[in-house]
Amino acid sequence: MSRRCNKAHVCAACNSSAQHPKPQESIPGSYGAPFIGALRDRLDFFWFQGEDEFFRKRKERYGSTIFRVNFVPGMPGIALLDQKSYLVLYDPTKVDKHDTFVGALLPKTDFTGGYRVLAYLDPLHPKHAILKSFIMELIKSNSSRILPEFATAFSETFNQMETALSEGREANFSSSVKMLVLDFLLRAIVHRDPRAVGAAALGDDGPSLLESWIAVQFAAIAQAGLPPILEEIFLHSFPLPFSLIRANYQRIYSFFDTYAIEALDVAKERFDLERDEATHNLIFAIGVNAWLGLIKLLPSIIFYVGKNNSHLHDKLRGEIRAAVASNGGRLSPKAIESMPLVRSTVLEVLRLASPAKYQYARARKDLIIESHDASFVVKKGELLCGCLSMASRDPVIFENPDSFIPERFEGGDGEKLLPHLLWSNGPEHLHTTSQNKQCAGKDLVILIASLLLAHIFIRYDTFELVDQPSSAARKPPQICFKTLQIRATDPTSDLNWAQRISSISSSDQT
Ligand code: HEM
Ligand SMILES: CCCCC[C@@H](/C=C/C=C\CCCCCCCC(=O)O)OO
Repeated sequence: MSRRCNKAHVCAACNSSAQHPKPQESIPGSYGAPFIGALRDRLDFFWFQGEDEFFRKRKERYGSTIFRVNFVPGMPGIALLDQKSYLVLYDPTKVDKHDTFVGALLPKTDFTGGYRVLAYLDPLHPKHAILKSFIMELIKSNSSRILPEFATAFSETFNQMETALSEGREANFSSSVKMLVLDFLLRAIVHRDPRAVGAAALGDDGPSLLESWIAVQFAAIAQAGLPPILEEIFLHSFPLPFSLIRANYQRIYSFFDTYAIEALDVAKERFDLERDEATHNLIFAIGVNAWLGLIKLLPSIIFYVGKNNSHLHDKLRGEIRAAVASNGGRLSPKAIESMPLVRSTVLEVLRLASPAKYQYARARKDLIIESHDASFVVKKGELLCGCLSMASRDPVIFENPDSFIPERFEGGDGEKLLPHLLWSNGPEHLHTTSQNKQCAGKDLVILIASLLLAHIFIRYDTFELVDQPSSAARKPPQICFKTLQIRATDPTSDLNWAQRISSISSSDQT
C-alpha cells in the first residue's frame, strides 16, 4: 500500500493535484575541483564509503534526493534517488539514451565487432527498433524451449550441488549458476550445447571467456576484489585494450557464428540484418544483458529465500506442489501462473537487489525535474543518473522499505505497487516494446526466477545456506548451500522418494 504524501506538490505516487513548487535556484551538490573532485568521489564510492553509504550520506547532507555528484569512473551527473524524479528516465521526449548504457563510460566498439550494439542506442536511432525486435523475436520463438531447457540445466547443477555436499565439499551456487545460466541460454536460444563436441565448442570455458570479455570491457566500473591500490591503478584509471581478450572474444564469436544458424537466419530473413552485426548484437544480448543479469539475480533469490527459511519455505513448498499437482503433476506454464507467492517473492528480490543498479540518460532539452518535495532546472545534455537501489526503497512509496516482505506484491495492494517496481528500466506494469528502452527479457527474467524456486521446492523440502563471512565485504557475496533436504515422501506420487533413494543405495551394495 503506498503511503500518502503530505507535501504540497504534484506527486506521481499519491496523485494529488496540488500546485507545482517553484523550481529552486540550483541543484544541491558539486563536482569538486577538476580531476580531484572526481577522484575523491570515486575513492568514496569504491573504498571509503561503499555504494549505499555514498548516496545516503549525500542525500542527508544536501537534504535532497536530487543532487550533483561524480559517478564512477569519473562522470559528473545528477543523481535521482526518489521514485518521482526517476520516472523522467523513461520519457523518451525528455531524455536521450544514446551511449548512456553505463553512463558516460563508453567502451570502444572493438569489444563488439566495431558496432555500437542495441543497449547503447536511443529509441530514435534507426537501428534500435530493428535490433530490439530481433532479440524479442528470438525470445518469443523459443518460448517452448524455456521450461525444458531450464529443467535440464537445473537438475545438472543440483546433482552437482548434492554430490559436493555428500563429499563434504563447498556447494557454491554463486559459481555453479554461471554454467547453469549459460547452458540454459545457449541451448534455448542458440540451440547448441556449449559443451557438445565440435570445432567451435566452448567446453567448460564459456563462463570464464565471458567474464574476461566483460571485466576488461567494463573495467572502469568493475569491482574485482583486488587490493585497492592495484584496482585503482590497473582497472579504474584508464580503459583496458580489447587486445587483452581478443582471443577469448574470438572463441565466443566463432561459437555463435558456427552454431547460431536459426537465430542468424531470423536476423537476415525477418529483419534484414547483416550477419556480422547480428552476431555481435546476439553475443552482447546473451552475454551481457541476459547472462550477467541472471547470474546476479538467481543467487539473490536463493539468498533472500534462504535467510528467511522455515515459514516461507513451508508456504512456497505448499503453493508450488499444489499448483503442480493440480496441473497433472507437471510444472507447466499454467502451473507457474498459479503461484502468486512465488511471483511476489521474485518481484520483492528484484526490488531489493536489482542486478542493474543504475540507469542513465541525458536531458534532451532544458527540463524541470521534481522530487517528492522540490523541483529543479536541468540543462540540455546534462547526465541524469538513477540510483535504483535508493529509488526502490523510497519511504514515500514502500512501507518498511528496507525489509524483505515476500508477500508485498501479492493481491490488490501488491498490484498497486507494480508501477513502482523499476528493475527492468521501466515500471513493472508496462511492457517492453521496440520503441522503448525497457528490458527485452523482462518477462523471461521473472519466469526463470520463478522456475528456480519451483524446481527447488519440488526437489527439496527445504535448504539452508552457509553464513556469509563479514570479512568478504567488498567482493560479491558467495551463496553456498549448507544443506539440501531431499523431498522425503510424496503421498501423491506413485513412488515414495525415501524408498527410491534407499533402493538405489542398497543396489550399490550388491
Ligand atoms: C536479472 C536479469 C536482468 C536485469 C536486471 C535486466 C535489466 C535491464 C535493464 C535495467 C535494461 C536497460 C539498460 C539501460 O538501457 O539503461 C535492460 C536492457 C536490456 N535487456 Fe535486460 N535485464 C535482465 C535480463 C535480461 C535477459 C534475460 C535478456 C534476454 C536476452 C535481456 C535483454 C535486454 C536487452 C536486449 C536490453 C536492451 C533493450 C534496449 O536497448 O531497448 N535482459 N535490461
Ligand atoms: C550488471 C547487471 C547486468 C544486467 C544486464 C542488463 C542491463 C545492464 C545495465 C548496465 C550494466 C552494464 C554492465 C556493467 C558491468 C559491470 C562489471 C562487473 O561488475 O562485473 O541488461 O539486460
